Amino acid sequence: MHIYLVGGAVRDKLLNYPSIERDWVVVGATAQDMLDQGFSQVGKDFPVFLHPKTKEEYALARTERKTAPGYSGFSFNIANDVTLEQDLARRDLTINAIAQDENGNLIDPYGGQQDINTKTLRHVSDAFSEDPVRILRIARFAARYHHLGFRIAKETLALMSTMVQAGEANALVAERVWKETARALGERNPQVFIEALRQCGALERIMPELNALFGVPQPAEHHPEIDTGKHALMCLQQATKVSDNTCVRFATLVHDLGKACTPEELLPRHHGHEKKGLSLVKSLCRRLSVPNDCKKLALAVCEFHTHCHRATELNPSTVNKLFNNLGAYKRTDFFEQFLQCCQADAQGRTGFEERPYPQAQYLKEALASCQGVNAATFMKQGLQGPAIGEAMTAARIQCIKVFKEQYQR
Ligand SMILES: Nc1ccn([C@@H]2O[C@H](COP(=O)(O)OP(=O)(O)OP(=O)(O)O)[C@@H](O)[C@H]2O)c(=O)n1
Ligand SMILES: [Mg+2]
Repeated sequence: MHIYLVGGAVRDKLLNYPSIERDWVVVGATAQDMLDQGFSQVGKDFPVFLHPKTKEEYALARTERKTAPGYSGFSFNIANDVTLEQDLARRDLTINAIAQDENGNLIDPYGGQQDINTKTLRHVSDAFSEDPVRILRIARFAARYHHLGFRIAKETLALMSTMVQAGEANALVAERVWKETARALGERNPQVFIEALRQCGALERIMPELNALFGVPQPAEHHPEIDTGKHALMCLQQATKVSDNTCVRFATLVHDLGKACTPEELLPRHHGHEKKGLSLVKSLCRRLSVPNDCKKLALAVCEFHTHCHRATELNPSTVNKLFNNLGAYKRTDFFEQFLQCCQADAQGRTGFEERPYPQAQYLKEALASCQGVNAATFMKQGLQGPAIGEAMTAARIQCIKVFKEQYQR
């Protein structure tokens, strides 16, 4: 039995990039050999085992054969005569198909090191198309290593497009799409993930609402970049500067979905796009099984981002309503995430990237000015039931009014 380190750990070491986990491949062993050595099997039919102590993944060398279209039909050849070269051949990218033996020697039959040197994300063989998740993975790697100069090889992008045309992107399971998307959103250049998916046609299948924004114009005066899809990507890029949070990045990306619904005769203006976007955000979130916290933030940013941009012009009762809609009187974390998304939106425009966004500070201070208002005061005065709420609303509006007058002076 021979054991080799493979995948991300080898790749990231060569890239001098931090890597969290280690994956191993075992050549010349059977499942029984692994169990005898104290490993535990991950799934009943899956030839992957966990090390008794480190709990790292050890996979038997295998070749994969697709038995049905889409994502479900796999069978494995895990006979103990599968060679290391055969196992590496069925992997996704050449840079992921380098093995390292116990002495530190690299086994690299498919030119992985050369592709690391030329910063190329290239598929190993035709076996690539056996797994549609790889479309997402390659887009994610493109986002992850973009700052190092990595690009997807032309022939790999072409293969991804062919897979999409063959219906493979439709077969992706929602949870997997979201998992890969969430990971990609956490990278330094998440907009590259979306761009790559768009280039191969997968975006149209998995996020049609977002794909529809490309080619939709906005007024050049506020949006020198004009194209709404481009704006969405620029916003996402800005979001990485204001927050690491997945939900902030996701909500920023989808805040303008409503702009795809604007009737042609109204273009490039998008009156009412905020409310129109809500059903699109909902359908996107439903299809991808987006977790509730991200969906909630996305809906709030979609509906209220324009309010936030116009914060200093809003009358005090509208500001109070906005705070209520955002639950800001109860908890400020959601409110602050909302402000971060709005800032990323405002700065996600050509020439506006460095422009300050005083609206966020304005709203934070307006909220703080209401801090002294509490139910106990009014209860002590003898108010009961709905009268308490009404008195609090009036008091808060008054506080915001005073704050606004001071601000304007
Ligand atoms: N759909 C997939 C998933 C994984 N792999 C192979 O299995 C290895 C380990 O997979 P995984 O741990 O998911 O990814 P890593 O490349 O190790 O990247 P990360 O750093 O994110 O773990 C990959 O390098 C690749 O060789 C593959 O070919 N196709
Ligand atoms: Mg790994």
